[in-house]
Amino acid sequence: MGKIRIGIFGFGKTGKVVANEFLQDSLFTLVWVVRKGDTDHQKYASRLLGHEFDAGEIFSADDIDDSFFRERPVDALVDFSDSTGVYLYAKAAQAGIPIISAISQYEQEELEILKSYAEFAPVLYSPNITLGINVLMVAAQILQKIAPHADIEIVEEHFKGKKEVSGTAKRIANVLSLNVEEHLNSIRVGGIVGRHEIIFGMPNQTIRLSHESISRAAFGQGAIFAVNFLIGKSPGMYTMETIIAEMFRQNIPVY
Ligand SMILES: NC(=O)c1ccc[n+]([C@@H]2O[C@H](COP(=O)([O-])OP(=O)(O)OC[C@H]3O[C@@H](n4cnc5c(N)ncnc54)[C@H](O)[C@@H]3O)[C@@H](O)[C@H]2O)c1
Ligand SMILES: O=C(O)C1=N[C@H](C(=O)O)CCC1
Repeated sequence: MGKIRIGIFGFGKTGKVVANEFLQDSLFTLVWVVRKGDTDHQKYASRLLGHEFDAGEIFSADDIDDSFFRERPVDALVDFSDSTGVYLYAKAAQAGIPIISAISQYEQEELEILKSYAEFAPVLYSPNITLGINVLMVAAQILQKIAPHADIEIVEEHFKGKKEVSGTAKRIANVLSLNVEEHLNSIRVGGIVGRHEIIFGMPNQTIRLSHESISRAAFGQGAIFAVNFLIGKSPGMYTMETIIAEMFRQNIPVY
């Protein structure tokens, strides 16, 4: 079997590291990267990231026309741009290309557009694509059922420049039926890549579930996991959480 061809939207803090993870994995070939402006137009992401081969030709969002995806075929498209990236790959979705969106925050309208693509292609949406955070999210829901009277607080910590509240923390609040205004605590300091903690407080004991991404490479590894899962799947919406929940189900007989 040939290599899995990848296209990436976004070449910022995270997109660069994600591109590098795909470039380093022999199962994949990075075909192109789309970024917003025309910086480094038609240079190669591989060269910019220090490799000595040509891969991942860089295009601008303005280069996307009706023939872009036909002329530069890929087996999966990975989005680490921003919430507006979703408008650019309708043609790819209609052609059935699997889509992985890692955008942390969408407006409802953009989320509806992403969901509409699931009619034609398998679409995996994950505001936090690390394996670890999805394990934590499933474990927290199980723990809440075991200890339904525990007080629960969510703490999220990110780099100083992150303006919005963590989409992951909002998702955790949502699955645990917690009010975001009351139970979500945000900290912005220095260069923290991303840390989430769920604290279960009981009268005589405290349980803390925590996850920290210590390098953005964790997002690239999550994206690779997601691509491997999604290729060959039927059109529809998928999430990392449901994949992990299924793994919990299969691995419960540990005793
Ligand atoms: N799901 C996850 O696990 C995860 C992890 C990290 C970051 N993120 C999300 O990924 C996104 C990018 O994060 P970042 O830290 O790299 O941000 P960033 O601001 O450093 O980079 C954003 C990149 O996207 C490009 N871009 C913006 N709009 C675009 C468009 N319409 N088309 C093509 N490219 C466009 C910009 O040119 C830039 O290269 C954010 O939404 C962030 O929250 C998600
Ligand atoms: O902006 C980021 O970088 C991240 N954002 C996330 C969020 O908002 O939940 C998670 C991953 C990193």
